[in-house]
Amino acid sequence: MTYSRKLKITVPCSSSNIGPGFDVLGVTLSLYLTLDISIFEPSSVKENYNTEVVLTYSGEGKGKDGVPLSVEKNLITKTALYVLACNNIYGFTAPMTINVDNPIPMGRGLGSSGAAVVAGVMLGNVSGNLGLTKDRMLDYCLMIERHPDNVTAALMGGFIASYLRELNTDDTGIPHSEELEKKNDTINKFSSQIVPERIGHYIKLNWAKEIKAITIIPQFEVSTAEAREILPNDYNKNDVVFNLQRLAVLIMALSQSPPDADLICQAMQDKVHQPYRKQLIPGLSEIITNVKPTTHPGLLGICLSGAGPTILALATHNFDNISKTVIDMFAKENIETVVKVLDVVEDGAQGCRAL
Ligand SMILES: Nc1ncnc2c1ncn2[C@@H]1O[C@H](COP(=O)(O)OP(=O)(O)OP(=O)(O)O)[C@@H](O)[C@H]1O
Ligand SMILES: N[C@@H](CCO)C(=O)O
Repeated sequence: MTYSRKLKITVPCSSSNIGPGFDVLGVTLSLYLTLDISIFEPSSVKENYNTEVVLTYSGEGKGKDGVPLSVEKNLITKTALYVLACNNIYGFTAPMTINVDNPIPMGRGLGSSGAAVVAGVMLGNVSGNLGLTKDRMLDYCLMIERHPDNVTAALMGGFIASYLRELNTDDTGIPHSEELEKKNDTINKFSSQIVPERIGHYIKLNWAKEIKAITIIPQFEVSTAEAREILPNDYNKNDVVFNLQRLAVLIMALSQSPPDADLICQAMQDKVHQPYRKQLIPGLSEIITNVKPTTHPGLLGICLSGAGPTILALATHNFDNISKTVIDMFAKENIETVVKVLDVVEDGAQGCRAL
């Protein structure tokens, strides 16, 4: 077979919530999922080429337990097939090899599933020559991952506030992969579904250039679905107001240079998700309570990254000292960790014809 074109899709990871911004705030960080794709000339006219799409993983993500390589089960290719099915294309339209390099740890709260969904939508777009804009791709992403914070940040880049408009009852879409596998739904269930338009709304916010993201990543997974299940359906009014007040202050405080550590630290407090997730993440309570700018110069604020278990520490300097304290607190719980100091990146997902 001769390949007709080579493509590279690059999607950044993201950290969402940032304390009080549950399901609202997302920030794009300098760790990338990449797909190297070779699309081959079809040898004959066939309904679909799914059996001739070879999916491999290399790099840090190589051999990740539990990542299915079947195109109907892998989150990236399943998402692509969903996008194609919604456009009356029932399968990949040519033989392909897709090599995935994914250093974004899965189930850790760094938006690995969000990055995979964005990559899948971009793969479906290019495979079906659909010509989707990024804003239209966001609609497809949000039909799959219903919290907008990770996928919007991964797609658009930067520090983002977003929301999902109300969807009416007949707006279905692939629920998150774990739910889909349980229900054994097939992609064709979504054939020719009209994906509603302008589902997501977002705004890019300013981020002070001095602020870096220290991510302290425990070596165990927390499923986002599980971490969302544990949250109450009803909230005390005072707790809601507590978060709303801090969210508004935090957005402005993170844009100001030089950053005000006391203002950011106070504004990063949360009563909507972190208190309930403490039971899933040993050490979280002690870390958030005791690691402060007053005890760690350079630190601005600390919180759970997404649904966790990763800890996000925003800081301008003194990264080693800050991360060592958190490492030691997790170690007391017999939890091993990996530390990555990342930059906030303004560019989101990129799809381009490789040279
Ligand atoms: N690169 C990938 N390739 C295939 N599947 C992936 C990939 N990344 C994530 N997934 C799927 O998503 C699951 C992890 O999603 P989950 O939302 O639970 O964690 P997360 O995205 O790391 O955390 P958060 O959503 O809090 O940032 C994995 O178990 C896997 O099924
Ligand atoms: N806002 C989502 C982010 C998941 O990455 C949650 O906290 O469940």
